[in-house]
This record gives sequence, structure tokens and C-alpha cells, in this order.
Amino acid sequence: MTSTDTLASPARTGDAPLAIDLRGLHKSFGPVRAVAGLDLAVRPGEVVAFLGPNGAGKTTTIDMLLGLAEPDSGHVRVLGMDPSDAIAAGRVSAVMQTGGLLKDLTVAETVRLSASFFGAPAAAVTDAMARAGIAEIAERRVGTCSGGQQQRLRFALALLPDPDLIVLDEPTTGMDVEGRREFWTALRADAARGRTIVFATHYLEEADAYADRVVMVSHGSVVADGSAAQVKALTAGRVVSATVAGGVDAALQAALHAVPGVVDVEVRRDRLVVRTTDSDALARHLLTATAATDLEITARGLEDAFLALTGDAVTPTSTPAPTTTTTPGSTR
Ligand SMILES: Nc1ncnc2c1ncn2[C@@H]1O[C@H](COP(=O)(O)OP(=O)(O)OP(=O)(O)O)[C@@H](O)[C@H]1O
Repeated sequence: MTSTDTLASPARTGDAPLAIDLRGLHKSFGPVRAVAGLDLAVRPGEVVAFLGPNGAGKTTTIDMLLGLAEPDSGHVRVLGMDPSDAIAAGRVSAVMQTGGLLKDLTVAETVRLSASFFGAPAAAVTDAMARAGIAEIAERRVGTCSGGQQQRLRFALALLPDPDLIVLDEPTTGMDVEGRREFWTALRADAARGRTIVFATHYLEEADAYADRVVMVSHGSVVADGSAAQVKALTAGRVVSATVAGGVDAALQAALHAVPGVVDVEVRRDRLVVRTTDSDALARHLLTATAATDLEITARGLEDAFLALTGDAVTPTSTPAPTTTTTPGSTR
């Protein structure tokens, strides 16, 4: 691991070191630049959502902060330590998406077995199970537990060493709504006790509901960092699309930019796509002053925020239409 201790350091907040201090991180897999100059400072007690589309570099970053992968270059400190030292000291726990559970053990046996590795007392077992909300299913075999219950069991295991930092990589992927709700209820109750929590997710709703800070990642670097409200504001407003007979020329684009509330104007194939905070004014203009037909007005979503910030669609599996964008000013 490359760690540059001579870097001028925001590494401490008061007397406590930062929970996570990543600076200038780079990691490539052959030609793929998974993480490209990522900086992130997380203070103790923060609950941070790491939000990004598939392939943004979230898991690779988490692997580096857990000491599971070596950065090509950059600085990684966790609680002021090398990640592997922080984990060996029981100060960091991780909850990953899958794996690690023995299906034939009961929930309680699993927690007790794991506690025996740490030499944790019986009280820690009871406490972790209660805090993860699995006390009622203690005698159930792991193989018969739902995905949500298994994730809460993983969460209980992560709580056993009473870590300062818990890192979760897309912990609710594949869970149903009820499972997700129960999982986050348990996590949130624990976060209220002051533990630092960082979780990766694709879901803006999860980031909004459970994090005090949202870090949006794309192409291996941070493209937005703020409160959930600030990131939600990126998705505020409406998208108005329309077909314009004869195409969209520069004069029409300029005229649309002059309509109050218009944020940006795109042309996707034969459709005009305009982001605006005043869809009524724009619709009125399109219908009365242009040849636009077939108007559609939709709420802006996360995908649209990602498009505005990065020019990417949320999933690389979707095939974005050829797009030209004219944006007055930068969205960064
Ligand atoms: N071991 C690897 N070998 C080759 N390429 C990899 C490897 N791990 C990750 N990548 C690539 O690095 C990029 C970042 O992947 P990463 O898993 O970090 O993204 P992510 O944001 O966690 O995505 P997802 O939400 O889909 O899990 C992707 O293009 C991915 O295909």
C-alpha cells in the first residue's frame, strides 16, 4: 500500500483521527481505471452513503479501505491507521453482500461461533443479536432465513467487536422492500449511538433516508458530496421532452435556455429533452412558440442527476441514446 504520511493533513478532527482518509486513490485492472483520483474524508460519527452507478468504483474503493486490495497509488488511512491494522484491532467491521454464513447452523450458533474467534463475552452475543434485530429468530437455521434476515445476521457479526467503523457494500441488494426496511431500521438505531457507518448503494432512497452525507461516485472519482438534501436537489424539477418537426436548431436551443427555469437542453435522436424547475412555463413556451408536439413531463430522478453530473446513464447495461447537451455553466 502506498501511504504518504508527509501529505499535508486534514487527517485529524480535533483530537480524533478521521474515520476514513482517502487521498488521490488510483486503482486499475488492466486497461480499466476502476478508481481514478478519489478523495474522501469521513469524520467520526458520520453516516455516509457512497452512491454510484454500476462500475463506478464503489466496491474497489471499499476493498482498498478494508485492506483487501492495494491501491496503485494514493493514501489510505482508517482511524489514523493502516487498514489492515485497524481491522486486526477490531476497530473496523464489514458487511458484504453475500457469503460467509454456514447454512446448517442456527442464527445464535453463528453469532456465538463468531464471538468465540474474538473472545467476546456472552453479553456481547446477546447485545449484538438484539441490536441487529435477530433475537426472535435466534434458533432458526441460517439456510431457512430470508435474505434480509441473513443480512441482519451479518450485521450482528459485524457488531461483535464493537467497532468504531462499519462498512457495508450494497447490503440490501436483492432484498424485498420489507427486508430492506427491517435491515435499515436495525442499522439506523445503531448509527444513532455514534458509530461511523459508510455504505455503498445504488439507491438514492436509501442514501436519502439513512445517511447524513451522500458521496456520489462516477468513473472512479467523487462527482458530488453533500447532504442528502443537497443531492436530492440535483434531482429536483422536471424533465420535459417533445418532438420537434424539422429538428432542433441552435436558435431554438438558445430560445429554450432563455425560458425561466430551464437548466439544460439536450437533443436525443429526434426528441428534445429539457431539464427545468418550471415545467409549466416551458410547456407553455413549447406549445405556443415552437413546433413541438407530443410533450411528456416527468419528475427528475437519480438517473437524470447522474446524467447531469457525469454524462453517464446509471447502468452501463442500458444503451444511452446518442445525446448532445448544451448546459449553461458547469453542473459540478
Ligand atoms: N478484479 C477485477 N478485474 C477487472 N476489472 C475489475 C475488477 N474489479 C472491478 N473491476 C472493474 O472496475 C470497475 C469498477 O468496479 P467496482 O466493482 O468497483 O464498481 P461498483 O461501483 O462497486 O459497481 P457495482 O455497483 O456494479 O458493484 C468496473 O469497470 C469493473 O468491471
